[in-house]
Amino acid sequence: MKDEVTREERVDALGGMGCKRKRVEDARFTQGKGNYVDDLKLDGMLFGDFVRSPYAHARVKSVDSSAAMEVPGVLAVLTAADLEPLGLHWMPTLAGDKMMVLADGKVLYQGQEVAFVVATDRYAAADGIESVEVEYEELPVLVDPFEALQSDVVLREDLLGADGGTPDGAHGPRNHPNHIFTWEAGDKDATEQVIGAADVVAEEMVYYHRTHPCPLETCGCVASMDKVNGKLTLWGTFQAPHAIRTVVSLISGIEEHNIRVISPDIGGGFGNKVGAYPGYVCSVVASIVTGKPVKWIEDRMDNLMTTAFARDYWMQGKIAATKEGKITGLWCHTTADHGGFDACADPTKFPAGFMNICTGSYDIPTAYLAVDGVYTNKAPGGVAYRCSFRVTEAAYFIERMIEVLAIELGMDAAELRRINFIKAEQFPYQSALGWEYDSGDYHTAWGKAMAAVGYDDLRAEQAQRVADFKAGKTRKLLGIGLCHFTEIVGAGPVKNCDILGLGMFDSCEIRIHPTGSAIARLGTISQGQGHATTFAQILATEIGLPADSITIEEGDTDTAPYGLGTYGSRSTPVAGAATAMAGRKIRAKAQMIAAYLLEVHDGDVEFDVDRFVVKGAPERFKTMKEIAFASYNQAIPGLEPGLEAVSYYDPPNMTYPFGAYVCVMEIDVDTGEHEIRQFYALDDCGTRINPMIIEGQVHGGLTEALAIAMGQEIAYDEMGNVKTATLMDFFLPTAVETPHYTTDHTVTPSPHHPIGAKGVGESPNVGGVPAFSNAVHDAFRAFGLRQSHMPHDHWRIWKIANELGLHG
Ligand code: PCD
Ligand SMILES: [Cu+]
Repeated sequence: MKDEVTREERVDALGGMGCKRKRVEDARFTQGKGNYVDDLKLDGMLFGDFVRSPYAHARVKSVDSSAAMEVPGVLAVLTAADLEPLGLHWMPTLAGDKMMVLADGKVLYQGQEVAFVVATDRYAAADGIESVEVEYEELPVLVDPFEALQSDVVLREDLLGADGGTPDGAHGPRNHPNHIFTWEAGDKDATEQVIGAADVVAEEMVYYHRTHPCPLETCGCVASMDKVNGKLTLWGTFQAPHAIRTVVSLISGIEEHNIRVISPDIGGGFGNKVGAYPGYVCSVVASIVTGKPVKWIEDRMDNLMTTAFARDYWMQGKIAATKEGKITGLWCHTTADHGGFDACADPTKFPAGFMNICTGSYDIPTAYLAVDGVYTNKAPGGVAYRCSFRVTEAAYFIERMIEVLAIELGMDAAELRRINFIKAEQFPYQSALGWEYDSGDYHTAWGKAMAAVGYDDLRAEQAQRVADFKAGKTRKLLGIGLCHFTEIVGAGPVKNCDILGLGMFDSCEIRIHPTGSAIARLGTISQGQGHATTFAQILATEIGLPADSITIEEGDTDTAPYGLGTYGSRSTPVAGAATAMAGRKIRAKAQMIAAYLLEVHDGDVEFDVDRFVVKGAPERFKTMKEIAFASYNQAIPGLEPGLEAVSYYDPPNMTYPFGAYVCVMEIDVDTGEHEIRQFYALDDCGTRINPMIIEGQVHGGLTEALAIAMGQEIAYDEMGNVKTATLMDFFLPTAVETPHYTTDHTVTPSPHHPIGAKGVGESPNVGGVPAFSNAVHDAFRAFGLRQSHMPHDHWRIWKIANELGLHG
């Protein structure tokens, strides 16, 4: 038996950063031991459910609940009239608008909440819903945002001025009753001048359709008002539990210390669970009214029809370049369809999110962006859905514009990208639309991707395929979908990012126990990302205790430090940084304890993996475990007992992960079917905490990108009926449709993040959608296709082929 383990073995024993540590949460998830909100069963718990509007736009003339109250098991029916005296019939949205909790005189979208039926169980509630009689008077429906801006049908009468005019909204002047805001970035005049004088200009309308995050677990909550102690406990599927507590306190008047919000295990969030829904408010009121805990859990149709959608951006673009292909200017006007209420989840100062990252990975000297938000008769929302704050929209826009410009120039699209990339030596890079990119090395990533897929050979094969097709030898085309994206994640610096006035910092609090194990609590909340695994790895490396002896806890506002939650891939950039910083505070105190125990000066010991060693005398050391114990059992002059630290971290900048993706797709011209032959994804998220979790994140994000690009859509008919409200119609890929992904990486650390890490969870969706869509477009490039709208389902692909005259 050897008496000394090697340094390498000590590093391995920690399970710290960079290792493929197995996900500690999976033991319970794979054995049915997860604890989701619907698993919660409390004594006397009631169930609440909604009467929903069948119409997309109608006046609500009356709501009669008398028959419903006769239904066995039904205990209460709440309407707007009941909530009005409490001031709870409307609630603020995260975007500075307000929305109805229950229909107040009218409804603005199909499925809107009209009344809340509270009963002994879900079945009785359903019977009660059937018996509520609502009298509607149908109104003209607006589903097209361009038409909405012309129409004299007023959707939001509550926002009309006394004179019938349109007073300013939360984001400035409005020029039409159905107009929400205009948001601009960049230099309009300079951009128009550049475009006017350019050798080549490509112009296109790029539409990113309406879709929905559709997490496996729908939204829900349990509200329990303890009237004796005046305490309200709210369990729910919240991606931002602290923010929810503050909002509930502000709108209900219950003091914040009397509210406890708990996010238990969450079955996927993807942006869907960031905002506040009428179900939360109604459950709280119902619990106060009945004195019983009240549960509300959506079914799949409720979730798809009424909770936060994503995208629905019409992006009109112009891109200018020299004959040689050097891009000189970019112009974009976006019409953003927000539905009946502006309930987007974006930082307050960014009503169109970070859409102004739409210059992408390219060094574009002049640019201009304007976004018009519009009300229509569709569900509210506008959440990220795996793309922090409109970044997928921006990336899709620029990556389509590049392809269209390549067609205009008669150039290879990979080469066009390469000659326009921001160069490694230009970082930190100031973009024309206002961002400072922290770090990047696009040429290296791109070169690696091109080599890995054998780009030149692919193009040669494609040319041969086109020749064969024209010669009648094949009916299949080959598409090579390229994408180089730049993400912007980690909102964000408090100076420019807040939600409802709450600065977007995040936090971590660590307690080391006497035996050298620990608990760390964070302001974020995992919904499947594996935070319990990865945050322990950051700490293991920072404080030298094994990851296996560190518990990570999130989601309980009574115990966790305040934080803004998990979305926008902000946990690693913000809470991950707080974790490292709190760890360093622990280490600083541990150093003083070690020095005392070793009877040397503080400066004479140094940290080494899991211990402090006397400099130059490696045999004299104290392990972190010994130090932890000493902090509790020795009186150390000048130091408080115990070993704890907390950090609230306000990042100096966001982080800018990036990636190079290539999708090789075979397309059957006669059936419109596609087959993904190869998908190569290179991601650079700076320092990698857990390569296995990153790979899982990339697989998941790419599969959601496949879904969106190739079939997923929230579609409406002209009456405002949702045509895709079930999983029969709303495409969710299974193992059958999901291709094999090849993942790869480069590492360009963030210069301002304490451990150099950037976010990654959203990247594969941001970069994946353009890669899939570009592959479809590229397959038909030789036959004259410029632009066609997603989702590229079989029927739409067949139609492209048909319109190009390829069916003979
Ligand atoms: N460098 C690095 C980065 C990262 N990482 C890892 O990875 C993950 C992720 O991260 P991030 O990126 O930071 O993120 P977060 O914040 O955490 O999360 C969030 C995201 O996440 C994603 N992913 C996921 N997964 C799952 N499973 N589930 C879910 O739900 C989800 N979601 C999605 C989304 S959509 Mo939004 O909300 O739309 O805004 S945003 C989002 C974690 O675990 C971490 O730790 C690592 O490792 N490294
Ligand atoms: Cu987004």
